Amino acid sequence: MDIPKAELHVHIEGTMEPEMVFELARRNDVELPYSSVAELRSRYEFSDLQSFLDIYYANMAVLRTRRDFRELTAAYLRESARQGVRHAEIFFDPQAHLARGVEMPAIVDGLSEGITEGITEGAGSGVTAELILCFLRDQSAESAMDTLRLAEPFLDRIIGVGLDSAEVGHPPSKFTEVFDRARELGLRAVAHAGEEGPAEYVREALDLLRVERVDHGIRALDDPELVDRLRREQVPLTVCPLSNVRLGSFSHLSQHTLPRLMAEGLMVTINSDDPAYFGGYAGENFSAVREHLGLTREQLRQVAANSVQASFLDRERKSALLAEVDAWTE
Ligand code: HPA
Ligand SMILES: [Zn+2]
Repeated sequence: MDIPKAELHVHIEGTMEPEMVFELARRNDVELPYSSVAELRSRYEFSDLQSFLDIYYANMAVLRTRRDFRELTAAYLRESARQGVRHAEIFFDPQAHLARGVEMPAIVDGLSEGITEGITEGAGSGVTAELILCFLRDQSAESAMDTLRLAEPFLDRIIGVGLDSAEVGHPPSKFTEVFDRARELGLRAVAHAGEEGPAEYVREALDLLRVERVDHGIRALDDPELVDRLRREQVPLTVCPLSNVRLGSFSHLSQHTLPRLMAEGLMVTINSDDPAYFGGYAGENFSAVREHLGLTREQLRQVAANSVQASFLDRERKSALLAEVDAWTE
């Protein structure tokens, strides 16, 4: 579905299609424990977040050079622009790459060159993108602080910080200090919360990390008081429908609580999370939700408008994009 939209929840490493995993493995001389693309794809049966993360981090081993990050990002922008994405705020996980000896300049230069290349060679000159540095919450707060320090020379190309990886047992409170520091440096803040973790983590993300958006946030529905607050403050939730089904939060897309979140008056957006693993880019998530949850065209238009409003774009560009959403017809 090509309705104009912003994508606010996508991990660049999760956009690496199996074909690219093999191509980079060959180019970088990395041995893979699978013999074919088909075999790799057959492993994409997940039972929960951790079962996905295991294979997601393993596949990242093929990402080694600035060129790899550039090609990955350009490919993501080309495909998502075909599906109507007009602006993307892209997560990346530097700690996972630093651990393999890939240095911060190769990562950030590669990603930013990829944005430029994707826009000039395919996505189109009207498309924009920003980078959000995510801390891995299953690593220490000290490691997060070290990573932020390493990123300081590159802050002209990083719009904000986020928090991802294994959620349960790693509450937002663990990262209060590093988020304080990030805000002092002028960075925006978002965090994954309430994906598998409890509603309390959503509250902590808001109160302690002072995030401007909550990534996922689906477990907020367990807590009526929190729902009231999210409605009152119109906190954007970056919901990822296909991801939630593939990681077992819902048995089928038809069981997803997205319609309930909307009925509660929350500011919901629809995103792909890790499209190469979960079966669809942003437009495909919109189509799936329309088909299985019966969202009307006007509801989908509202969700697309929410994504523009919830983005870190300036007021002028938001107005221009909102006009595009308004004018959209199939
Ligand atoms: O959905 C996710 N949740 C947490 N960490 C992640 N890293 C990539 N995708 C995800
Ligand atoms: Zn995510």
